Parts: sequence; C-alpha cells; structure tokens
Amino acid sequence: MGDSSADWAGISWTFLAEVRRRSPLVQCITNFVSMDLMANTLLAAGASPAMLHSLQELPDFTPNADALCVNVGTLTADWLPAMKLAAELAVRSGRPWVLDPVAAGASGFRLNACRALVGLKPTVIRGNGSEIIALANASVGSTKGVDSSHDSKDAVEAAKSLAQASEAIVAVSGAVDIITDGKRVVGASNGVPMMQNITATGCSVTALISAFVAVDPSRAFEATASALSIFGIAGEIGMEMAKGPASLRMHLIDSLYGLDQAAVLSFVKISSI
Ligand SMILES: Nc1ncnc2c1ncn2[C@@H]1O[C@H](COP(=O)(O)OP(=O)(O)OP(=O)(O)O)[C@@H](O)[C@H]1O
Ligand SMILES: Cc1ncsc1CCO
Ligand SMILES: [Mg+2]
Repeated sequence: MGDSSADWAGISWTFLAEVRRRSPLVQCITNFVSMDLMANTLLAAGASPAMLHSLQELPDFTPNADALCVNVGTLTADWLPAMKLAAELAVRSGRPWVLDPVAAGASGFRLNACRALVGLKPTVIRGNGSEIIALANASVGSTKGVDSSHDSKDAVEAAKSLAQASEAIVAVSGAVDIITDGKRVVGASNGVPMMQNITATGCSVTALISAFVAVDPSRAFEATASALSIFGIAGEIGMEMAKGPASLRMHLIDSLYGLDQAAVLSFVKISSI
C-alpha cells in the first residue's frame, strides 16, 4: 500500500525546485523520434540534457552525468553495447539510471535486449501497460507497436512482480500512472488524453523521471511519482491553450517551464492504490 499520509504535493514541488536549482546533467541514449521533445522537456524543467551514445566516449562521459536515461525505441544491434556499457558505468559510479522499454513485446530481439538491460539494475523502469506486461511475463505479442493495448490499471500486478524481481521502481503510464516498489503502489492521475496523440510524451516523461531521481536517488519512488504528476499538470495547463496535438506539444513545454508552486500544490493528484 502507498502512504496515504504523504504530502505528495509538497514532495513534488520540492523535486521540481531542486531540479531547477541544481540543473542535473542527464545523459540520454534514446530513439531518433524522441530526441528533440525529450531534450526540450528536460530543459523546460531546468535540467541539462545530453544525447550522447557513442561507445567510445562513454567511459569519459557517463560517470560524470547525474543520471542516465536509456530508451530502446529505435533499437538496432549496434546500439545495444553502448546502452549496456552506459548502464554499467552509471551503476559503477553510483549514479541512478532509468530504462524505457519501448515496445518491449514487439519482437524477441527487443524483449531479450530489454531483459538484459533490466539485469543491469536500473533504478526505475517506466513503460506503458503493454510494455510492462510484456517485460514482466517475458512474452512477445501483446502490444500495438510503441502504443499500449492495455489500460495501466491492467498492469498493476505485472508492475509489482517486475519491481520485486528487478529491485527497480516500476512505473506504468496511462490515464492513471501507476508507481510501485513491489510493495507500495500509488496512482498519479494528472494529465490529459491528448498527450497520447503526441509522439514521445512517454519517452519524455521517462527523461523527466531521470532528472528527478538525479537530485535525490535515495527517494526514487517519490521522484518517479512526482515527475509523472508534474508532467501531467503541464499537460493539463497546456491543454487550456491548445487546439490539437501540435499546439499541445508547444504549450506543454511552456507550461512545464512556467509551473509555479501554487499550481503544483493545488493540482498534484497522487494517492495510494
Ligand atoms: N488517458 C490519459 N489521460 C491522461 N493522461 C494520459 C493518458 N494516457 C497517457 N497519459 C499521459 O501521457 C504521457 C505518455 O504516456 P503514454 O502511456 O502514452 O506513454 P507511451 O505509450 O510510452 O508514449 P510514447 O511511446 O509515445 O513515448 C504520460 O505522462 C501519461 O501520464
Ligand atoms: C513512434 C516511435 N517508433 C519507435 S520509437 C517511437 C517514439 C515513441 O515511442
Ligand atoms: Mg513509450
């Protein structure tokens, strides 16, 4: 069970304020689709993104990053060694790293790659319902490419068992974002449905989780729930000005950049499940 007495609004604001104050360096090894939105999301939140993935420069760079985000969206065999080495370097340097197992159930190649990455001790795993179910059950098939064919609430048990097996915090995005450490489960119900019509919003919230975890790795559960809620609030405020997905993309980034304490304290919706 989650902690129903937690001051989630205060916790979420503290994480955002710390990211703005410390501007953590977040290394992203991510897909070609998401690079722009992910980097701009991190900048709007006050973090410092770097999209570096060359195997040759990881030993110099990764140990100095405050967090690492690995996303397998446009995976090919030649990218996998860099993802694995970066994860190993992050762990060896005591830095948190976050895995986004995009379309984990789309093919055996992708599922095996994601399972190998899970074995390298991510701090947090964030996926949609179908991705978390595919990873937890080690099964290929039950997915619609990078989109989910499951409600996030269908993935609660899969998320708990994946969290227990991997010792990572597991988050499932959707209408209600589910966050679990294998025992506690909380739901974050901020956000608007049109966020699903913008490609790479999921990838970008995974990067935001990385920035939040960077400023307090010992509270990865709280950081993950807070990042999902804050990103959802930016979507809610952005939606008031948006005419469709393209303008929501712009207004979401502007709203994240401009979020103030009063809005965060009144809009955060995180509770025990
Ligand atoms: N029905 C919904 N209502 C409100 N917010 C939603 C809804 N569905 C998704 N979201 C929000 O949209 C963001 C992206 O979540 P989604 O589950 O679509 O990720 P994803 O499938 O991994 O996306 P992508 O692969 O395009 O990056 C999250 O912040 C999530 O909370
Ligand atoms: C559309 C798409 N295809 C591979 S990765 C990606 C971005 C959303 O996950
Ligand atoms: Mg995704």
